[in-house]
Amino acid sequence: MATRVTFIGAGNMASAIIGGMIDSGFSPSAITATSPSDAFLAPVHERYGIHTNTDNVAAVAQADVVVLAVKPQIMKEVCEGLAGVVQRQRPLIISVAAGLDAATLEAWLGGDLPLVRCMPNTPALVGTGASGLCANARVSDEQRALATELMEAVGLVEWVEEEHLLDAVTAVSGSGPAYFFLMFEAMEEAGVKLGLPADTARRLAMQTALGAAKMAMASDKSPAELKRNVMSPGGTTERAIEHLEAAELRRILAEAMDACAARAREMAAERGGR
Ligand SMILES: NC(=O)C1=CN([C@@H]2O[C@H](COP(=O)(O)OP(=O)(O)OC[C@H]3O[C@@H](n4cnc5c(N)ncnc54)[C@H](O)[C@@H]3O)[C@@H](O)[C@H]2O)C=CC1
Ligand SMILES: O=C(O)[C@@H]1CCC=N1
Repeated sequence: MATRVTFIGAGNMASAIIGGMIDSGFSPSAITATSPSDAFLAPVHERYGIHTNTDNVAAVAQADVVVLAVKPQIMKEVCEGLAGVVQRQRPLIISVAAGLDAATLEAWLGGDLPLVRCMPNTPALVGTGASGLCANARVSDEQRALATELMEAVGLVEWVEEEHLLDAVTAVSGSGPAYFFLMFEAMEEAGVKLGLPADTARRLAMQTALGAAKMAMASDKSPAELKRNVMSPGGTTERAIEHLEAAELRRILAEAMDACAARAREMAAERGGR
């Protein structure tokens, strides 16, 4: 029988994963999503043909995998409401919530459960996400493979063996899309100062980022070597890169990512973990 997957929450992240799963061949009839209000459920039901339910407990009663996809602020209440049914059913739990550690979630759910923590990112919405995953000791190899399959439906999956490394994943890819969006804003503004129409500068900046990422992924050369290939000696790129290095872009990025990881640790502490 097909693996039955229940999503607690039917918002952005749940919809992205559900859409990816269906595109990669999962049967909609094996997927259920929940939300307290039918208004949230109607769009996912209509779009994907999955089951929906306003009752979390009923939706989990037959599940092999439960994906926790509600906001971190309401996770405690949601998990405590599910503790009875998950202790009976013992599904694999996958949490995509930021800043909530595995032990805290497991305790809210009554303890002793296989649990995978996942840090996704919003490009999952367009099937090009990047997720970091970490399993607790109770997750079997089969369950690991299942978690990989689900998250690969919306992009790249990287496992880390120590949970604190998910803070580093947050700093690289969880929050990372925002760094590139900032670059797009800045490149557009600078392009306009150089005389380009804003939408032209924006399109050129975005296509350049897409091209650079595709090229780097397809190449066996390092980013440093690819960068050197663009920099003709005495040319234009060399001048721009000299400016970025002199302004210590590398140090600025390292400090920003340190601050990001530190905030992830603080959030976990605020919410009852670590
Ligand atoms: N790394 C990242 O960039 C991202 C991480 N996340 C994580 O994913 C999780 C979900 O975020 P979004 O999808 O953006 O939120 P969202 O607000 O779009 O969706 C939350 C869903 O939960 C439902 N909900 C509310 N109370 C509920 C309850 N008691 N029982 C069941 N469902 C309930 C809402 O109706 C809604 O469908 C969060 O924990 C967030 O930390 C989400 C987006 C990006
Ligand atoms: O900014 C945040 O807290 C969440 C976690 C990673 C991306 N968004």
